[in-house]
Amino acid sequence: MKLIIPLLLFVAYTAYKTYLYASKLYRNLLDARRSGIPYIVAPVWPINRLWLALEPLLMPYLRKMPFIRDKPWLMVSSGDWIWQERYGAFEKLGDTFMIVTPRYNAIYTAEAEVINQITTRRNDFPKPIQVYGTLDLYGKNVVTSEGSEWRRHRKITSPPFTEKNNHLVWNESLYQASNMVTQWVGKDGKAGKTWDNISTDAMRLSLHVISRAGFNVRCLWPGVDDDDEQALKEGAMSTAIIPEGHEMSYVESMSTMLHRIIVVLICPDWLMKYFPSDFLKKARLAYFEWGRYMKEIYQSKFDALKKSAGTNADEKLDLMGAMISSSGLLDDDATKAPTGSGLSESEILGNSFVFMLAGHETAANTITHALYFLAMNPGTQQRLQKEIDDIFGGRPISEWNYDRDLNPLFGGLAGAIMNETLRVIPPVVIIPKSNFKSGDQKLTVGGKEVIVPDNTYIGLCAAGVQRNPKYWPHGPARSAEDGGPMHPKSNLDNDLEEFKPERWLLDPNAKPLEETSDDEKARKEAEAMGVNTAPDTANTLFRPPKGAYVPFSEGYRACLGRRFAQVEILATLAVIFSQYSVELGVEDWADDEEVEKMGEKERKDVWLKARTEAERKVRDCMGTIITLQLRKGKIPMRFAKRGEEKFMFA
Ligand code: HEM
Repeated sequence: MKLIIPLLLFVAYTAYKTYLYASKLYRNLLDARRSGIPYIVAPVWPINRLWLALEPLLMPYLRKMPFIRDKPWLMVSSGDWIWQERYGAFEKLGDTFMIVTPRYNAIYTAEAEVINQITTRRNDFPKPIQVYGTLDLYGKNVVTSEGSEWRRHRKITSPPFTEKNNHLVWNESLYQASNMVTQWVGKDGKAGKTWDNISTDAMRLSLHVISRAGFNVRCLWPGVDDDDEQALKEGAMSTAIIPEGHEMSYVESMSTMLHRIIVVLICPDWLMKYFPSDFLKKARLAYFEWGRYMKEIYQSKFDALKKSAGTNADEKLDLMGAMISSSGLLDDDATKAPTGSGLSESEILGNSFVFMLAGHETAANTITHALYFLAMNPGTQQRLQKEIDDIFGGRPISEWNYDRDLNPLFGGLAGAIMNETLRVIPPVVIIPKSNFKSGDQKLTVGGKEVIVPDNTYIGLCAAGVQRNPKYWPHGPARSAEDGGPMHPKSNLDNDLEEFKPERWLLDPNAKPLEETSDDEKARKEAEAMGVNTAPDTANTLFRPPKGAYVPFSEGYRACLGRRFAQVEILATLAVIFSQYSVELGVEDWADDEEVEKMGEKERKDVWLKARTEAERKVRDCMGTIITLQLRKGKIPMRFAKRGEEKFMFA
């Protein structure tokens, strides 16, 4: 008898939940039917937190179960489906399709024309900012806002990304990349050691660059220049030094906080404070410490600018200084609250934080991925080195010059390598949009007018559209003798899964493309809102149709740091390849002594084994936690002085 009441309550609750589930699914199904967009039905919302947690455990079993394993919904229900399936999912379900679920309906698209419409209709297709809510850690910012609030942030956060700031990015990237190379090859430059953590070093480089260009704080490289007394006197930060009033060094607080960011975002403060875990405690300390450093930097910039009545040009060169100077806070009657069009102190700190977050992993991963690809493609690497020799003519790095040297890099093979790396592995594989709160929207899909029903989530699939053969020059897939297709299901009849920077190179005799603008009024309106409307790629390279190449997104909410990142990536590649080559580590198959004794054929065989393994890892072991990168295993790499390579096959 005692059990009957709880049992009845349980049954009633389950029945109620089942009713909610079924009725929502049914309503969403009706919406999908009237939309005119091809759809499939899925029993779960793929971004549901519980599902995301359980999916890695359940998926291997579901994929073996008869009646389930072949269902299309299963293919698109894993957290990383777009990366696992690539363009294969769209070949099966269409370039634009909808998933009907018991929570939202979701449209996924790999169709350039659709992406272009959505990114240019900001009010109709806003960013679902609830996805980013937790990024307000240090203050409201441009990433987590929408509507008029976003416009206010964008107007102040966009102007700091000036050409002057890009000069700073260039110079700091050259400096930091030289230190990174010294760490790899030793101070004597002999090289020869194999590294399996180059991504950690690229992250450090990227953090150091953003620290300098963002806040004018130079960071020193452990074991390379962190004993440079002059730099330390001038205020540079070293991991070894913890300034008075702090419990952690500046660099360590920045990198620990960013690398444990998921924990910091998800865990409530009390849990991090009291749970007996050093990992959580350190994450919490890093979070507070970085906040303290940022406040100190803010205050010193603010005081310097106030003293000079905003005229101190040096203080305005970095991103934070430029934001302070146009925030309105320097006005005599300003308070700490945002005035009409300005930003408050906490908003400046919030934006400084998202610059770091948005800019460090994305750029670092692109550098790492480019190095993987170049190690797998020694012929392309040799052509890049030749191009670098032509551009810099043997000048020492201290004489490299942004105004003279960047454009030839951007418009040549180096630019093509960067673009192709971002085409094959876009750090942000799905760019989220929605029509939450903006009502039903008309859209042209596949040349036909359809309706996007109110409250639909939309995923712009960079990793899909950037492999869609409709938009990209392509050739046949790699032959079986050379290793066969890169992916078992996607683009089996062409080479779009392969890294081929040459697809970007136009006939050298062709006239450069004209800079075009579809709609002058729309361009002006966008620019007034701080949107960089310049194309993503140089006019000497292939120009994909609008919406087909979106590693930095497009339209109103496109990446603010695009040029920043491009400058950093190109400068870093130029430094590395001006003197060194990068090769795959082959230690799993042969040690140095054995390789030394090998003839050409044997070396090629061992290298091919390393290449197959590296390709497998890029294909199967990458995953997204904020951005896409290698999550399982390592790709060992070694650096060799140019001319002393072991595996430099054409
Ligand atoms: C290769 C490097 C980079 C890639 C691939 C990249 C990609 C992107 C993408 C796809 C978006 C749109 C995200 C969305 O709508 O959900 C975005 C936005 C943004 N990015 Fe980047 N990014 C890179 C580097 C940087 C850097 C270096 C910075 C700053 C220093 C930066 C700052 C931002 C900001 C502030 C936004 C938000 C813009 C807005 O919402 O108005 N990014 N980025």
